[in-house]
Order: sequence, then structure tokens, then C-alpha cells
Amino acid sequence: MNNDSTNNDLNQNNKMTLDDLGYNQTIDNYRKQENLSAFGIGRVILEHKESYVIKTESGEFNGEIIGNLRYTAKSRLDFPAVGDWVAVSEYDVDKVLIHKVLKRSSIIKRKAIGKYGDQQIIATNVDYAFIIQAVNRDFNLNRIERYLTICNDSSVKPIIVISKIDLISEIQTKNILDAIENRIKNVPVIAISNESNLGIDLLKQQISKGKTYCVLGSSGVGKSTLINTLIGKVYLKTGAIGKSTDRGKHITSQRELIVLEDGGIVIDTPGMRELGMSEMSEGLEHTFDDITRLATACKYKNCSHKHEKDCAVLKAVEVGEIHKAAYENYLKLVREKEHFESTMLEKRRKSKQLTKMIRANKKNKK
Ligand SMILES: Nc1nc2c(ncn2[C@@H]2O[C@H](COP(=O)(O)OP(=O)(O)OP(=O)(O)O)[C@@H](O)[C@H]2O)c(=O)[nH]1
Ligand SMILES: [Zn+2]
Repeated sequence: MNNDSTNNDLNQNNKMTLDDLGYNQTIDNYRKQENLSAFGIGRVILEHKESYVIKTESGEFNGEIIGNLRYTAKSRLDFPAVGDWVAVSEYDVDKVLIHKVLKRSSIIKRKAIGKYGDQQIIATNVDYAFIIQAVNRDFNLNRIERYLTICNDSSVKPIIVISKIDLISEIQTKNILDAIENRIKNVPVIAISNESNLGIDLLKQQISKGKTYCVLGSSGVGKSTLINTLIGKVYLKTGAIGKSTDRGKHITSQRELIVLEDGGIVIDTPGMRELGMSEMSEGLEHTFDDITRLATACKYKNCSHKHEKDCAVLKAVEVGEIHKAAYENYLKLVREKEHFESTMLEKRRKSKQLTKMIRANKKNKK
């Protein structure tokens, strides 16, 4: 949607303080440490194919990264992402140059799709993630553990949200909540419906001013609808950015980072079909902390927990102390992580070889 009333609302919302955007002491310290006080500062609220929308105290701007930032970037991870704080200078009425991405307090990432050994950022500087699954079709405990691993790897605090409970009976909802509780400990779970508003107040209570919340989940689980429910009006709509060809003026109604009236900051993400593991040792250790704890009692330090004698994990699975399904999911995620790490190493090795070859070539020519 891109009608006039939406745009007016947006423009009225343009003026904000840095605190409204989630600025805090940690960011301020990073800014000083990196000697960036002379620059302006803003937060990336939208990213689309290397074009950015930056929100600063004076409004919203199209952001363009300076050449130096582009050339010194070692990988995709060094480019700005939604949630980032960036050092900027004003360049035009509605344009800023991005000089530097400030150190991130957290990075939610996954394995890049279709690229070997690459990672992709979902959002940065996130405090909490709502992991959303709908009760119909989408509900899957293994996938919840996958999302948890991704959150735990970046010390983003997860909150599991079961959506569309208007589609099932109360008893069915209870069964789902029981199944989660039975397998996943120490993570808050909220059941909601955007349709009947069930659970929405409970969810709102989890949101505090100045904190950043990322909404994660497969396509169609109701992420954008939930954000609209939280805002209380239709705000988010799908549709490409940059509809207008007038480059200076294409700030559109689609945005990914939204500041709620009550002060929470929400980041919407596109629905994710693939959620591949990258380097995520910490995330796995944390998500499967039962296994991690038991593993210290295995006979071998490098126990794979698959066939070893005196494996404490295997024993726990046998006696039902650890869920077989959780154990199997754990092994699968570890396999994925290891595969990612080996492709990453391979990629680095190849690029080193290439550099050597080029150098040798230059020498020969001389
Ligand atoms: N019955 C029911 N339908 C809902 C609920 N919330 C959302 N929907 C519907 O589910 C569909 C998908 O909702 P979206 O909010 O677009 O889902 P999304 O997760 O943002 O999807 P992507 O943008 O593709 O990632 C829409 O047709 C919504 O109307 C709910 O609580 N109950
Ligand atoms: Zn073991």
C-alpha cells in the first residue's frame, strides 16, 4: 500500500530522537571508541540490494555507502544491514553517505542461500527475537530449535510465538504448548491470534521501550499482520521499494524497522524457507544445553555421540532423559554447521591459492 494517508502518517513519524530508535550507552561507547563523534548517526531501517534507508534525528534518508567502505569489505557481513547503526554525513536534501558501520551488539545470521561458505545477515543490534510459527502446517519443533540456535548464537533472547490459534480449539492449543514445554526449556512461549486478539496483550507486555525485537518465521505465519496489530493500523505492506524513479524521493511505505508508539522497536523480516547453519558452535551449545552438559561426562573429549562406548549422551537418549527427536535434530544441525565450516575453509584456501598464483605471475613477468 502506498496511499496518501499512509505516507502522511509516516512523515509525521519521521522526527525522532536517537533514544526512540534504540540508541544507548553501548552504541555511544562504540561511537567514541571508533572516533566517529564528528559524523552524524543513524539507524538502517531498510536494505534492498545495496540501497538503504537511514533514519536519523532529522528524518529519513536514502543512504549510499562510500567507496572505501565497499572496497575494504571482506564479505557480505561488512555491509550495512537492517538494525545497524551507521556513521553518516548529509549529502543532499534526502541523501546521506554511509561512512562506517558501528560495531554490532548482536548479529542474527544464517548460511547464505546458494553460496558456498558465505553467511547472510538477517538483522543486527537485536535484543529479542519473536520466533513465530503458525498452528496450521507450519508447526515444527525441529525448526523451532533451528531458530533458537540462530538466536542463541548471537545472544538474542528468544520468545516463541504460536500464531493463528483462532484456527484451532483451546485443547489443540494446549497440546501444542505442552509439546513445546516438554522439549524446550527456559524459553517463554506465547500463543496469539491476530484475528481474535487472543494473547496480544501478553505479547505486548514483553515489549519494552528502546529495545529491539526481530520477528522471525516462515512465509505466511503472520509476521507482518502481527506488526500491524502492534501498531494498531495498516502500515506494513508487501511491495517493492523504490517504485518512484525520482531517486531522491523514494522513501516508501514498506520498511523493516518500525518504532512502536509504546517505544519498542520491531524489525520485520521476509519469510524464510531455508535457515541453514553457519558457524554456530555457541548457539548449538546453548540450545542443546542438556547435551552440552552431559557431553562432559563422555569418555572421549572429542566424542561424536554417535557410536562411542561410554557416551553419556547416547546413554541419556536410551533412558529417555534426552528426547530422541531433539538428539537427532542436534546431530543434523551439527552436521550442517561442520559442512559449512569445511566449505568456508575450502573457500579461504582457494582464495589464498589464487592470490599466490597472481603474485607468482607478476614476479615472472618482471
Ligand atoms: N486465521 C488467521 N489468519 C492470520 C492470522 N494472522 C495472519 N493471518 C493471515 O495469514 C496470511 C499471512 O500473513 P502475513 O502477515 O502476510 O504473513 P508473513 O509472515 O508476514 O508472511 P511473509 O511476508 O511472506 O513472510 C494473511 O492472509 C493473514 O491474513 C491469524 O492470527 N489468524
Ligand atoms: Zn558422547
